[in-house]
Amino acid sequence: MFPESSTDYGYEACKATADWLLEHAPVRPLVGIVCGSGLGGLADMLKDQKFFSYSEIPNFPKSTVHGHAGRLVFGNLKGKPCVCMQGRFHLYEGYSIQKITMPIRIFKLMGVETVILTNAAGGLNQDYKVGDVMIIKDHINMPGFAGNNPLCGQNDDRFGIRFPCMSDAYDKEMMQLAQKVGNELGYSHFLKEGVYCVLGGPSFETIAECRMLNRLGADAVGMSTVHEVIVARHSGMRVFALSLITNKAVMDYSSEEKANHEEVLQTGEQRSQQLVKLVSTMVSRMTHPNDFKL
Ligand SMILES: O=P(O)(O)O[C@H]1O[C@H](CO)[C@@H](O)[C@H]1O
Ligand SMILES: Nc1nc2[nH]cnc2c(=O)[nH]1
Repeated sequence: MFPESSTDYGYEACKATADWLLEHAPVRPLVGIVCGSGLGGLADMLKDQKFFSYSEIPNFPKSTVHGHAGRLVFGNLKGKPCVCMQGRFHLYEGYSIQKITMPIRIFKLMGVETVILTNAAGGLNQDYKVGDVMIIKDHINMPGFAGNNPLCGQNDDRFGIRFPCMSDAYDKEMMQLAQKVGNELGYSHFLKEGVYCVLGGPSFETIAECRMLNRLGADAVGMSTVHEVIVARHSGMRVFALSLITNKAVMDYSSEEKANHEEVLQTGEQRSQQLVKLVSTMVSRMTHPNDFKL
């Protein structure tokens, strides 16, 4: 839970991987995108692609989850150099929390300034429908309550400070931009804004757990993203995150519904094109990290 500094995922390992990638990649990325379950199609929006299987990248973990292809894709999106993780790592795959967030530090060392994270999540908010897209405005870090935070262990000042602020984790201008672009594209009816809660997984939640999380203020629940957000903010990157509501969390003892990964992947496929449009339009409007064409 509280690791000693490890050479497996520390600064030198991240730097070696970043240098290796920059040597082989066609672009030096400014934007880093992480694809959630069933959302790997987002990587297809990159032009002039070059991809690397995770298995060929030094020090990189391997993807083990269906719906996460396990490729790092480089390319241009509306003229902006990007890198896209087609598949992420989760705590329940058995990696340490430092290992699963290592790619975010590699993003930073490659020059990424803005991270766009996506995930599939269960809808706890009773007003949410399957297929809704939730702009994440805040999070609840359940593993963090139990001491499992990616920043546990010795702090490396080359990445960031010991006690980073998280009340400003999700960039407000990016959220505004998402709302504006969503309106223009006619997506307002399925675009929401809410709080994402991360759990360790891999089992889905019980009815009592869903009810509890909802009362605690969570609108959606999943098993990822928050650890990546913490690491990205620690090293000063701008963060924007989206949850696709792939299923409704079961909150009622009379319900026959059962959460399952197949439904998660299916919903991802159905909304994929609209998410591509939303994210690519947003990226095209990001003129500079702190300078938007709203
Ligand atoms: O968060 P992403 O990677 O989108 O995946 C979500 O979907 C899987 C469950 O179906 C879990 O891994 C959950 O976290
Ligand atoms: N924990 C959790 N993760 C998900 N990912 C997609 N749907 C769900 C869900 O209902 N619960």
